[in-house]
Amino acid sequence: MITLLDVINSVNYQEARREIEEFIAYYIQKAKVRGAVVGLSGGVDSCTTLALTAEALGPERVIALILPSKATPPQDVEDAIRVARQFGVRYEVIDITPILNAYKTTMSEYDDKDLVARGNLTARIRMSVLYYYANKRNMLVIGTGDKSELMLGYFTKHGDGGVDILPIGDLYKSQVRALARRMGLPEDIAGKPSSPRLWVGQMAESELGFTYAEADLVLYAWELGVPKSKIPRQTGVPPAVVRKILKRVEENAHKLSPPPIAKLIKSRLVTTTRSQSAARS
Ligand SMILES: Nc1ncnc2c1ncn2[C@@H]1O[C@H](COP(=O)(O)OP(=O)(O)OC[C@H]2O[C@@H]([n+]3cccc(C(=O)O)c3)[C@H](O)[C@@H]2O)[C@@H](O)[C@H]1O
Ligand SMILES: Nc1ncnc2c1ncn2[C@@H]1O[C@H](COP(=O)(O)OP(=O)(O)OP(=O)(O)O)[C@@H](O)[C@H]1O
Ligand SMILES: [Mg+2]
Repeated sequence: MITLLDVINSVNYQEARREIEEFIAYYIQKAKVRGAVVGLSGGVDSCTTLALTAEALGPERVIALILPSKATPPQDVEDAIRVARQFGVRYEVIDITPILNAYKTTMSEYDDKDLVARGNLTARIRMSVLYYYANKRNMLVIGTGDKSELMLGYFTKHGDGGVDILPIGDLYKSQVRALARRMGLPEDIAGKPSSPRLWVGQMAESELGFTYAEADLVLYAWELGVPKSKIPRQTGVPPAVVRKILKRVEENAHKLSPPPIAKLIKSRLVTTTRSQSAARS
């Protein structure tokens, strides 16, 4: 039987912190940029990522952008500011409502009732703002996606998924919470129920239709190589929920790959050595 405690205890957090910070420092140096931009929501993922980035680079090389919309609870903005201050990182609060309104008044198809389409637009506006700052200041955009969200495809393609590096992308949500606690993040943030806040009242677990505890157990068992049919008995997660989780993983795999390129094979009249090897790969 695999328990959530097994998932949490499968990582040495002191080592993970060191490894992730080395990863961040390495990619910043490799890209020859001055520092890092982090979108800071006040949720556990972005707060933990900000803390790791500040420790890796020094807080003076990091900027946190707090980008509330009408769907953002004021408490989240306060939480984000508290964490930016705790780690000594400069921050800016930019209300993105006027940007969203510009789309609303410009696009004939705009529909306030389509919550997912509007929510994804919100996430993509944030991505554009983060990249503007990254361009302007010669910095990288640091992604905040955790392993559970990435595997489930529970993010907006080219929105919060549009980033340069993913420091916590190999830690399940329950493991991110454990790391957050060890890094001294306030408990109300480390334990804050997950929400994309793309519309008022949106909560991750109710939208997904299962809990992160269930997702982490199933994904961990799957990663260990437990056959699909044995995952329910090994984890205690009902078979219908296991199927739902693994279906999401399969259906959203496209979000983690670069767009497929139509490689011309039959219609190519001149074949070069380089195009031959590209076609094989
Ligand atoms: N097989 C395929 N191959 C290549 N591309 C494919 C595809 N199927 C769909 N697509 C494309 O992908 C699009 C759908 O993907 P996408 O635009 O992401 O949209 P979608 O997956 O429908 O929605 C995003 C979901 O992530 C959640 N989210 C978003 C942002 C943050 C967080 C969070 O946890 O904070 C969560 C949000 O609540 C929502 O449930 C389609 O419109 C299509 O363009
Ligand atoms: N109001 C916001 N201001 C700045 N960035 C935001 C805001 N809302 C979302 N983001 C960015 O989008 C990312 C995805 O949101 P998501 O909700 O998955 O992460 P989180 O809030 O940090 O943690 P959790 O998933 O537990 O809610 C955030 O980590 C952050 O980088
Ligand atoms: Mg959130």
